[in-house]
Amino acid sequence: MEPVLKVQALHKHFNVRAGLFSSKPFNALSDVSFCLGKSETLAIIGETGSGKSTLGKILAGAEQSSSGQILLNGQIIEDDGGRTVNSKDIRLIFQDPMKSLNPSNTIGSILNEILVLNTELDSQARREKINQTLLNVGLLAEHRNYYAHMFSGGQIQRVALARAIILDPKVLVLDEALSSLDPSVRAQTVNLLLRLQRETGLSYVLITNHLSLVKHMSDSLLLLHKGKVVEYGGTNDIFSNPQTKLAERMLAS
Ligand SMILES: Nc1ncnc2c1ncn2[C@@H]1O[C@H](COP(=O)(O)OP(=O)(O)OP(=O)(O)O)[C@@H](O)[C@H]1O
Repeated sequence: MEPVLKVQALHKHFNVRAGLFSSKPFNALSDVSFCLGKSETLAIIGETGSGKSTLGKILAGAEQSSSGQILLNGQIIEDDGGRTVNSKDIRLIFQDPMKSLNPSNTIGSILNEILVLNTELDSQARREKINQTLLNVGLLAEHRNYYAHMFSGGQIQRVALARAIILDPKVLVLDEALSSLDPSVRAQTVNLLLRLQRETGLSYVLITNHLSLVKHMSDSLLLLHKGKVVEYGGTNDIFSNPQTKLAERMLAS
């Protein structure tokens, strides 16, 4: 079956300052390739600075690659350093969603604006879509009238999830999105994500070094080191038979 997401030979370099008047390229990602199927989860792990967030941002279109391709359901959406299709089908959720929610707007108006900008739905249909999305993430329709500061940490992550799924994307990139939650709230959020995946066929790219989450949620695992893929395969296979010393060390920690 065609993968939902296919990444081929992705490269990213940043120009970093090398002297007073000169810069040199720094390779943040080199030759990164992987596939992700419908309803599957790929975990991306790696030491700090290995390129995980850069990869997540490129997938979601928040950063451009330098070369390589990204295909979504067989269609090229990023080619050789440029986004060819402005797809809403890959959405990104960060660790601290509060930062990206406008504090002076209610959650309802934030969600409504996304629908106004991206769909043809009339106001009644938008209202229903917002209510349904809030219910899908375990919130109440009344929460549409709340401001971001009125939610708890776990609830605000659900708001971020509602915002990410309201346009029915195919892939969610979760960049350390569960890391700051306390264990019981994290467990509830994981169950919510797994339920959504079962019900909607969503695929997840889970960026985390939280090994119990990796084991519990992911089907496949990709280990980045200095921007390069050093292990890629089934999660259980890599945990039981790591091929590199780095994977051995990281997965034992
Ligand atoms: N805009 C930028 N300009 C220059 N270098 C950058 C930029 N963004 C990231 N980098 C560099 O690219 C490398 C990869 O960064 P990235 O944030 O993707 O790593 P990471 O694996 O997500 O790290 P962490 O786990 O600490 O979040 C780092 O060396 C970082 O300093």
